[in-house]
Amino acid sequence: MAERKVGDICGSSASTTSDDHPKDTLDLKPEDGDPESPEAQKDQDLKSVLVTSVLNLEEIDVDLYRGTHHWVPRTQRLFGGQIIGQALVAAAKSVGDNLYAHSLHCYFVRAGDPKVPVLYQVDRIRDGRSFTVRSVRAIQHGQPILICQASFQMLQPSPLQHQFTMPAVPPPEDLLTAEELIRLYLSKPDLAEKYKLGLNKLLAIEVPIEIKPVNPPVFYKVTASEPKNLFWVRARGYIGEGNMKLHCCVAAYVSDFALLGTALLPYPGYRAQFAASLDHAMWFHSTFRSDEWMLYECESPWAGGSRGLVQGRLWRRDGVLAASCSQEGVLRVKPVTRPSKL
Ligand SMILES: CC(C)(COP(=O)(O)OP(=O)(O)OC[C@H]1O[C@@H](n2cnc3c(N)ncnc32)[C@H](O)[C@@H]1OP(=O)(O)O)[C@@H](O)C(=O)NCCC(=O)NCCSC(=O)CCCC(=O)O
Repeated sequence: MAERKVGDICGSSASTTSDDHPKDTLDLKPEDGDPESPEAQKDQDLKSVLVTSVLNLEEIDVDLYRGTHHWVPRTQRLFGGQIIGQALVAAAKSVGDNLYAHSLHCYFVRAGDPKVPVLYQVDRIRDGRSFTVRSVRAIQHGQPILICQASFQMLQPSPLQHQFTMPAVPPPEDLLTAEELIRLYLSKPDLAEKYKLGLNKLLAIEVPIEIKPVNPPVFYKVTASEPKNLFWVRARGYIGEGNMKLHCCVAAYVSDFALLGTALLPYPGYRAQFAASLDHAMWFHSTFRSDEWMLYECESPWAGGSRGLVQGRLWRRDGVLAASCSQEGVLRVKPVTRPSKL
């Protein structure tokens, strides 16, 4: 597969280019300073696998792309965030550089099979004056596993601007990563052997996302809590400035991580026997860098009927709301014989 620059991943195959779109458009621009400097080169060498692999779709034909897998959950069904992120990449390919992803809505209709790639068939529903809509079917074995609609808008400033206030939490520098927390727990002399195995398996997983739980006992369900969870999150590796559509695709990938589990937090006496996202909706509010720490505020306002509704808000460190998402998932649980000692 020809090496594609980051800019090509969401670069548009549409002809529209406009000279008057604002500076921070989708064109890649080198980082400030000397792009050949050792630091810039080191960063480039550490480019996120989300960019070099997961979201780097192969073009099969016009509006037809193929995606491969990097990390698959232990359920051995494809991670929902991967399919959403790849679907948004496919949708963005035929959208002009002057248009920004502002929302997506999707249903997961079949489990993804990690043994075969995913095809993304894009339907160009409408190119309006301000809004452009694409429909994407993610296909495996000739059947859709995901149906997704994505909408893109020209930049249209407005005097109507408001947002909630970002929660007050410790900065990521004051918190430990998930890996550091697991190593800390593994260092406990009285840790039972059976927990060591599970924790070492967790450490071995190559998740392309870095996480810093704000409240680890809540994050790991050691204590019962209200269905709310806060953690800092960012893509592992370097992505850089420029292509906002790409950062939206990475944020879509990130947004499905640990989100559904929020609905389980009040029930430490139960564990999921079968849990899977049914749908996922996402709205993008401002520019952001998905390879920089963002606060993920997750909450579950409702659960019942073997389903849970969960909502997330991704905050930039400066308090600007970057993106919001909502998801319903099927949650079939069974009692835990012993509470998790995590
Ligand atoms: C949601 C379903 C499964 C619905 O399909 P369906 O044919 O109606 O299937 P189903 O009857 O619901 O069965 C599904 C499964 O649930 C089991 N089941 C059924 N009833 C019960 C019960 N009472 N107690 C316990 N288990 C029950 C069935 O045996 C099925 O299990 P099986 O697939 O046979 O192992 C389907 O549409 C589907 O698979 N959609 C794709 C879901 C998906 O893959 N989402 C993305 C991946 S999940 C994710 O990435 C989020 C991460 C979650 C996390 O945070 O960890």
